[in-house]
Amino acid sequence: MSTSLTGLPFDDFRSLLARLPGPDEVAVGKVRHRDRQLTKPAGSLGELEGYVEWLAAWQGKAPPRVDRPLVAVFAGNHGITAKGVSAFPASVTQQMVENFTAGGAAINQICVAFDFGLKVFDLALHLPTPDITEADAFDEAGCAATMAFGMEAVAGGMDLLVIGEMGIGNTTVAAAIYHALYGGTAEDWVGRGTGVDDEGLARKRAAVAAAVARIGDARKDPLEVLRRIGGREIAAMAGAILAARFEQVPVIIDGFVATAAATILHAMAPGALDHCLIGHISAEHAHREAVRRLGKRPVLDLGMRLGEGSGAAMAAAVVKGAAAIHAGMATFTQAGVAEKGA
Ligand SMILES: O=C(O)c1ccc[n+]([C@@H]2O[C@H](COP(=O)([O-])O)[C@@H](O)[C@H]2O)c1
Ligand SMILES: Cc1cc2nc[nH]c2cc1C
Repeated sequence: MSTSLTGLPFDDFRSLLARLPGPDEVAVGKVRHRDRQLTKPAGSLGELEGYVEWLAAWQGKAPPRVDRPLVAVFAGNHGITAKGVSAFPASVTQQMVENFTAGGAAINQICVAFDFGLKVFDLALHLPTPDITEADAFDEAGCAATMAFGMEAVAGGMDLLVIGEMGIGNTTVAAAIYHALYGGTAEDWVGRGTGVDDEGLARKRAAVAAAVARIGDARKDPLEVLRRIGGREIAAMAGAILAARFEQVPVIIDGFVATAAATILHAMAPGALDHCLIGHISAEHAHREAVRRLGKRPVLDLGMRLGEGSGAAMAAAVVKGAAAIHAGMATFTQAGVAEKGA
């Protein structure tokens, strides 16, 4: 967004959600028109055709382009790690950020393979959010500032945004968000994350149940759920997804944790994720149910559960391919190919 958002009051996010721009139906019509002329049987590119329409709708452009895709990885630390909820120590968040910078992580290789930009945003890693079983993650100003930071990350003219994260302990935070918003039991939403053993899983379930019980009726207000049991990278991802809508940048969301950030927006306004695809179904078991509740059909289902935007970036390669096919193919007339029934 062009203006500085720092200092945006917490409640202003509610009004932003109430005035979301809609799709560009003219651009969608142009894509459909061109698609009918391309040298292929109608419908033969299956869901790829839908991805091109989706890109056009939210870029406001036909043909849509995927020339400058960006993977944004938001990193945060979580006080809940003190409860023994992860298979890895909290220090791994910072170490993995260094690995991203050095080019050694999975996401680096995906970005090199497909020529995607990569930006890593580390959010006060030295300052974990409080243990959410005991205290709120943020005060209102802190939550708003972190969402605004995420919004400001959507600058620089990307034409597709891939949202990913890194944060030891954050599958516990994500599970608490789903449990708060969607009910059920803690068991329904908790999985093994980076690979906790059975004792770790039991600690995780207890932590999620305690965090959600602590906030009581506040669970009915999605923005309060984010403030009270969220985390820095999750608030920043919610801000980035929201800003992308206003900046005409379609978004591809990664797995279990990135989807939890998106879910906050969806719970505030059901159309808030219309400019988003869910890149893949994570192997974290509750992700499938979370995605079902968003009414989304994920691009890929590869059994991945890494995070760092990796599944969504693989999906972005599919979407980039779809855009290239649509923009580059010859028409029947151009290629001198006979049309159906001619
Ligand atoms: O995105 C997913 O579906 C996903 C599933 C399991 C683990 N992760 C990643 O693993 C980290 C959190 O796992 P944990 O066990 O520490 O809560 C964090 O860095 C996530 O990116 C991510
Ligand atoms: C090594 C490692 C890499 C990761 N990338 C995203 N989350 C991660 C968690 C761990 C533990």
